[in-house]
Amino acid sequence: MGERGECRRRALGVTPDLRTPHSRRADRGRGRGRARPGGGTRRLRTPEVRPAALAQPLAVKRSRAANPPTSCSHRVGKGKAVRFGSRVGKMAQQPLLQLPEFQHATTGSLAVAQPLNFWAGARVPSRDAKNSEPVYEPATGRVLCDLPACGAEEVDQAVRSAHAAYLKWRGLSGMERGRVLLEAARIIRERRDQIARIEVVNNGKSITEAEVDIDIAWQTIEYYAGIAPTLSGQHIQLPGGSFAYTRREPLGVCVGIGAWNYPFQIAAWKSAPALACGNAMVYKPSPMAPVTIVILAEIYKEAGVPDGLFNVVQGGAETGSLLCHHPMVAKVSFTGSVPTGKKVMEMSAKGVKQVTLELGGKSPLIIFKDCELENAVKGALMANFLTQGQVCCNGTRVYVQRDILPQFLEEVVKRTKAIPIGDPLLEDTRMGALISRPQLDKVLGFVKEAQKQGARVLCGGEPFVPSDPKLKGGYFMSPCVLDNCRDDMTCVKEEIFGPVMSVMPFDTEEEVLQRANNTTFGLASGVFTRDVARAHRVAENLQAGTCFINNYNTNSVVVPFGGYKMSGIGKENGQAVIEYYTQLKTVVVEMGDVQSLF
Ligand SMILES: NC(=O)C1=CN([C@@H]2O[C@H](COP(=O)(O)OP(=O)(O)OC[C@H]3O[C@@H](n4cnc5c(N)ncnc54)[C@H](O)[C@@H]3O)[C@@H](O)[C@H]2O)C=CC1
Repeated sequence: MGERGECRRRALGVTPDLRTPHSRRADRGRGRGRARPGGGTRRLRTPEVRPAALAQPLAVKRSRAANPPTSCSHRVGKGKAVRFGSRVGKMAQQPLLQLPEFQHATTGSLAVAQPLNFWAGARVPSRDAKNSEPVYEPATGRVLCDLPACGAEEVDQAVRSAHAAYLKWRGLSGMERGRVLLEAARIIRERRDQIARIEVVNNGKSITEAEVDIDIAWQTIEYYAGIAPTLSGQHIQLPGGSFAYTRREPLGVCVGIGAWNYPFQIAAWKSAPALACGNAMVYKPSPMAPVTIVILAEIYKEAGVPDGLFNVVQGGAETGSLLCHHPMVAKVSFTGSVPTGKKVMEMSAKGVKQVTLELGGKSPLIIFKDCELENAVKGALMANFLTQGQVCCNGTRVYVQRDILPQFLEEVVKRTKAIPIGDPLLEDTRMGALISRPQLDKVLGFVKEAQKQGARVLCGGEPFVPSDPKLKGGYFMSPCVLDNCRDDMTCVKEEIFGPVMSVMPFDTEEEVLQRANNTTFGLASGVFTRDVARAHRVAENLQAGTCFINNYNTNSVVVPFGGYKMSGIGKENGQAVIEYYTQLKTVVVEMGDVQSLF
């Protein structure tokens, strides 16, 4: 892997320091069950007191069809519907990754015929194929499958199966839960290449990035497997020898609702801490990227979670809303746009459910003239062009101190023009396709609007048609750098969610801080400078949940991530997330006699 690939890998969290001795051991096939996750003091239950479903958590269990599949339809080409019934019925419960079409997924070849819902430990075909939407392959524009949405009855079944599993799972020690999660992490690591290929076909991002996403997914699960045995409360002394203690308890059935830009990774970010804390989860992916989540469900099952502990319901707004309203759901963790996040919060409030909201952003990246310019340029590219610019925490408002603006622009434009765009499954590709035709049109519309408002396009911002004929219908565009931008322009104020960098000059620290904070968003921020005091002063004064100093998008599973202001509520990753998937019970113990006032 070249310097840029290595840089991207580091920036995305797969750094040598993250590949701890434990994970390196595991890579050599010796990691299984060997981790000594930090300092748990609970005693292991003896096998005979374990719930039956978990008697052999590490064994590969044979799938059972809880609901024998009936039939549904899918398309193999634009508009061509094909019925399938008994053949798929037989295949339906074979893990997806074992099916030949999934083993050899290439651009333009995959047709998804299998049910993508999963609850009670099995894939479940949809009842109502009428209410379905096409799912596209972004690199070709082909229809991958038709996705029926789950209705009220299906959502109810999934939630009830989650609740039944939760009652078993919460009784396990953290050590036991951690052991099952470690096995899930091992399986993902083993099948990483295949999962990444399917992610690329469904999402359009480059294989290099998708591989990192899957690595981050198993690292997340491994990390929370280690944290599970450390969950503990506090002992508080009271007068007269009395005392109180606190217990950190799970919430129950948690709902995860995900966006389409990091389908597998977002599901891991939500499910790993939820399950580690003793909860069950019903997960609804975005209907635009529904395929790989069911693979995660199959892997959890294979690792030994009780049937129903991790479930997948497919669908869009209506299915999501059914989940938010379901009375047996204790918490909703949502990743998506601000407008939908507000609705999720409103719906959850009716049942006084906890929410975590990971929403959009329009993050500032501030580059001072005393920076290491080469690093600042690389940082700006990493801040803008990962996943075709469809990243919530991207630093899309790039403020460059006036003195170095010309050199910065020259270098950033040169490198942006050199980004290889094309078939996302090719190793050399660094920019794949945007998620959908409407998203591509929306992003191109932002560029046009920016030009109308006075911005200058220094490069890109055009539809891109790769030479490979099979990619002609794909949703590609050339990455764009905009100069001459002002804070009041639409491209600077609104989240574009595409490969468009807006660059603006600034003069003083005070001025740039005021401008950087002048937004309703507050997800992330970045600063490049060699002045250590300035770096920390700027970090302190930026109103954002994360500030990167002298790099950008170096998110890691061990570091909390979440937004300020309208970019969200709560955190994902790191130890902080434990607060969001548990509740604290206080137990007060009287050691003397009751002193009654009555
Ligand atoms: N802060 C973060 O961690 C991240 C934030 N995002 C944000 O997500 C957005 C892009 O993702 P999209 O999928 O287009 O967002 P979206 O808000 O349209 O959809 C997100 C999810 O919510 C579901 N949904 C839609 N309406 C719903 C409703 N009424 N009730 C319940 N669920 C509903 C969708 O089906 C999807 O699964 C961007 O704004 C981006 O910034 C994306 C990734 C990470």
